[in-house]
Amino acid sequence: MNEIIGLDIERKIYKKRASTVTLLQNFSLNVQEGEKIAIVGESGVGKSTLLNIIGLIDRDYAGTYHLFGQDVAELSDRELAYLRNQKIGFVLQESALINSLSLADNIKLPFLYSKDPKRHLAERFDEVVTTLGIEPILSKKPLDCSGGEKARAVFARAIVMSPEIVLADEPTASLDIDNREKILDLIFKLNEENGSTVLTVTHDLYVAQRHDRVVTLQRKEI
Ligand SMILES: Nc1ncnc2c1ncn2[C@@H]1O[C@H](COP(=O)(O)OP(=O)(O)OP(=O)(O)O)[C@@H](O)[C@H]1O
Repeated sequence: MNEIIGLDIERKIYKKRASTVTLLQNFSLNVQEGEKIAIVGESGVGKSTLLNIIGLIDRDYAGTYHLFGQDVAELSDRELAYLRNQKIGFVLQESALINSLSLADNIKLPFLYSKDPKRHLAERFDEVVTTLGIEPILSKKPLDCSGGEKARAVFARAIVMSPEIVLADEPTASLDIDNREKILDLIFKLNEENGSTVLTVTHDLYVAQRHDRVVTLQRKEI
């Protein structure tokens, strides 16, 4: 198996007016292709921050990061955008859906950057919406949807490109048991069939236990 993520963070600092928050001190994470990893730890310890760093959203930290064998610090903005759009599926707690677009058009947004044949994209779209059972709500706009409906659309958009890495931040938090199972099944199906690497931030022990490895973030004294 290949190493897909090689991360060595010395520290991540947030400065806010007079206060400073230091997170992820001397934190290392190495992930092999196809691994399923749950990230747990108390609230505020830096789990979402870690996911943002892995997902190339946050690049303001001290340390080194190799993704797909490439040193992230050496990648151009264009290369970073390509990786974010085509290789990484991000399921964020508050991923913004565009309110003026239907759920269907929101889910199809990643297609704008894709060179894959249209027929292939249409098949992926059908498969994802069928598995999630969201065909009946595809024409709705986000403002007319419940939290659970929006969560499923956000999830569908994140995985519609069959990303090589799925980064999920509390993907099941706002869902009932039935929908939680649907989302977990889809994540793990991507892992099995596509070999996608999965990193899931969760407070849910049941969800964490369904991964290969659980990484616990701990606060370090400064
Ligand atoms: N943009 C920011 N500016 C300043 N401080 C921030 C910012 N983002 C996060 N923080 C702070 O960094 C700390 C870690 O936040 P983070 O969201 O990564 O934690 P978490 O472990 O995911 O928490 P939770 O489990 O509650 O979601 C918190 O104290 C938070 O207030």
